[in-house]
Amino acid sequence: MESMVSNSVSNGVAAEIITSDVKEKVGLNPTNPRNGFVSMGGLLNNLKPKIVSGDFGYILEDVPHMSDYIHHLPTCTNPLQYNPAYSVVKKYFVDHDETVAGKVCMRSYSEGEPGKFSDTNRIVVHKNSPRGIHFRRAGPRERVYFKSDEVRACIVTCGGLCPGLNTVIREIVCGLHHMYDVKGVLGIVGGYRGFYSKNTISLTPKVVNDIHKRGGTILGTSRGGHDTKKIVDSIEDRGINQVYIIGGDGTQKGAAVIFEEIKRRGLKVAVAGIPKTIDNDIPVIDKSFGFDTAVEEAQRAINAAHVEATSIENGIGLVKLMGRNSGFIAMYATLASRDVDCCLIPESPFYLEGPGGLFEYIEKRLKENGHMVIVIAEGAGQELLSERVRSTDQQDASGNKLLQDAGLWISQRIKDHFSKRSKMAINLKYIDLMYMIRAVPGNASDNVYCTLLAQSAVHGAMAGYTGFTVGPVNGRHAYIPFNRIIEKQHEVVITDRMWARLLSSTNQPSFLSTKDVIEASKTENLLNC
Ligand SMILES: Nc1ncnc2c1ncn2[C@@H]1O[C@H](COP(=O)(O)OP(=O)(O)O)[C@@H](O)[C@H]1O
Ligand SMILES: O=P(O)(O)OC[C@H]1O[C@](O)(COP(=O)(O)O)[C@@H](O)[C@@H]1O
Ligand SMILES: [Mg+2]
Repeated sequence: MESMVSNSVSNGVAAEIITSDVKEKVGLNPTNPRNGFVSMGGLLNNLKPKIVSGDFGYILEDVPHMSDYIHHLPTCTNPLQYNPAYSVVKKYFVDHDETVAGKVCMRSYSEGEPGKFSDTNRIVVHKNSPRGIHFRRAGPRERVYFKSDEVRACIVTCGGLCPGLNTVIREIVCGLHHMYDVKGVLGIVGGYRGFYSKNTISLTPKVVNDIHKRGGTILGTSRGGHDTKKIVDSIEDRGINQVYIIGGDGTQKGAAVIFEEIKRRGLKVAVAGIPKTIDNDIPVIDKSFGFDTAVEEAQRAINAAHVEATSIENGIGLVKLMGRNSGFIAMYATLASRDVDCCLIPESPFYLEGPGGLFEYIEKRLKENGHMVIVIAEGAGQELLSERVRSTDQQDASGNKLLQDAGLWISQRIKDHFSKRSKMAINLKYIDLMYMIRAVPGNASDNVYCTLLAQSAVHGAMAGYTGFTVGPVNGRHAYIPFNRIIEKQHEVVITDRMWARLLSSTNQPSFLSTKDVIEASKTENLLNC
């Protein structure tokens, strides 16, 4: 590899000091005052998004770069240039000005009313729509900020299990090894607390060769135990300079504070987040890995519930699926199955008794069809449950609210209703699928997706980017600043077309009054961006 050349802004994004030279590199006209770099401090605690604005309402929400806080960092040619597999690819390296159009709302820095959300910059645009929010395109850069033998990387997995975790671990290790000739990769055991309380394991392509065929994570995981100071001390003590953090919304919040502390200490350490959530509750990205596998796995239980229900008079098959705050698994599993008569999710309030309620619908469906299948997400109906069962407000070690068992509760309520208040004898079979769908290995499409995520993370860290999460936005992989990922959860919008498709496929009542519909529409922009 050639000798390192000193280059403080060659990444094409800027340090805190932003020059017109840099503006040219991101494709902006520096003479136009509207193209100024806008400082947007204070959006999420002290995470300061790097915002670049351009013509026609173009906004780049950029990710930090190590050269933002360490000046005169040397760079060298990307070794992929000499890799026979990649060197034949036409235009393999990503240019400085390549960005990916987001599907997120513009906020206070929009040209419209300050502080207002606007949904004008989705991927489906009107003729005069502003160009809207963009993210830096993921992929290999011509110059890298680490020499191969200098890299000491670590990987950690945190939060709940998710199909594909082992694939991401495998592909980070193999990507570093095969694309960048990096040999030093450590696995941190047992989540965040593993940085300071457990041993590490050395990860080589041989060690990780078969792990994508197994469910879970070979590194183990945990909730709670995030101690920023201890974690960054451990990173410093072990001489780690690339940190790959795989986890959900909680984990990415933890990664954001680790990045802030690393930056405060002025360390040459890249922090890359890989979003993991079986619930698909992370915003901005198209979907999270493991979600497809979970939906596919849910089909087996829904089929079983359907067979049970159709084999007996007035049979009801009830399936509980994961989905703490977001009902995507339940919604997609229902849409895929076509055997489901009612899908209950946290985002769509429902009620049991009286006209338009669930009991009335069950009775009607059984009279029409002789059987029915109900899918319920674990977070559905929690407000109804807490009216009956005293809410304990208990939390898990990460601070997530512990939920009451909605599946057990609703099966009991249905049984009680039909035995006491209705003359109809029912046969209800309850299948709790919660943990079954997340302990499996990733399916084929998730495995390919995990590979792209891992490789994007590796390319980003090698190119000196830091404080970012990778993920597909409108089909193209991008580097997304942490603040965007952690500011809110992605939820099903019940006034969107997808939920309408579900309602029309199940024929279930919407359980919404006109007032509810108006309220839901009002919050649609906030939820869907
Ligand atoms: N606000 C936060 N700041 C720092 N660390 C956090 C924060 N929220 C969660 N974490 C840490 O992230 C890890 C995983 O979080 P958790 O919510 O359990 O799962 P997930 O990342 O899948 O959402 C835990 O170790 C937890 O301590
Ligand atoms: O019992 P555990 O391990 O805390 O996990 C239960 C939770 O994990 C999840 O599957 C995923 O949550 P996270 O993505 O936050 O880890 C939730 O749907 C569920 O409530
Ligand atoms: Mg979470």
